[in-house]
Amino acid sequence: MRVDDLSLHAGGRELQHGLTFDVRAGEVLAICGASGCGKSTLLRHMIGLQTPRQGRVTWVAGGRERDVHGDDPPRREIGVAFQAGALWSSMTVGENVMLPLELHTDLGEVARERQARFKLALAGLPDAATFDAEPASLSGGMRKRAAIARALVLDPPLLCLDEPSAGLDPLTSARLDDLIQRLKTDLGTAIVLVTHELDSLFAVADRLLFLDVEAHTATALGPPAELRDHGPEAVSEFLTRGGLDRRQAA
Ligand SMILES: Nc1ncnc2c1ncn2[C@@H]1O[C@H](COP(=O)(O)OP(=O)(O)OP(=O)(O)O)[C@@H](O)[C@H]1O
Repeated sequence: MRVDDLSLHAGGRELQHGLTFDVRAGEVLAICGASGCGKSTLLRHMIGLQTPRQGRVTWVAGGRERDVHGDDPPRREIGVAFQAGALWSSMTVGENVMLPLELHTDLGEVARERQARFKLALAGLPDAATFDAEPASLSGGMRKRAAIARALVLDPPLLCLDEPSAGLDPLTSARLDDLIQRLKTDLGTAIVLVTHELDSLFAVADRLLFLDVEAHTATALGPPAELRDHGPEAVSEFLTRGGLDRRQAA
């Protein structure tokens, strides 16, 4: 994915401008910055949910370029799990995970169920009973995993995760990091990860994009350890002290 000169606005004010970067095949790209700098807004622009006033987001694959906000957006190619998990409460977990297969494929019921159970197991929910459970009966960590299973069910080459470990205990959060690593190494999935968690960031991210809340633009892009040791002061301070490293605070 290529992002060119993108501006982000919310409630009539500019959050960010001049955002230019790419997401490479098979990498984990973390998006960081202070609360309110526009990380979730950027994610919504990258998946085509919000249209930019300025700039472009392009899906580049197989020698073709498609505008994410154009007539033929890459919907099947991008899996998304939002901050709150966002499972449909009127459906069972299994029905939630099978939904994209119903909407986007011709697979029959048996194949859909097999695929959904496989993705639930991959996301760390192998218990057969989980498939028929109501989302409300699951723990917060399990709901996040189910949402990731749904985001993965179409085998997208890109997965976008908005604060997957927010509100989770340290162990569950570390398990999510393992899952992200496995998706990257076993499936070759590229992952864009919005996170505040330093442990998680250093464990899984190949590169980090830092959105500065005061400069209203990205002030760093590179490997986390490199930016911590040699990046701009605000970035290195964020990566050293974090301020929002909830796992250490807990
Ligand atoms: N639809 C909207 N209308 C008005 N303001 C909005 C809207 N969406 C977001 N904002 C504002 O835009 C700013 C950026 O929001 P966003 O959720 O993208 O930030 P963030 O960096 O992801 O923050 P956090 O780390 O706290 O989740 C916030 O001040 C938010 O209140």
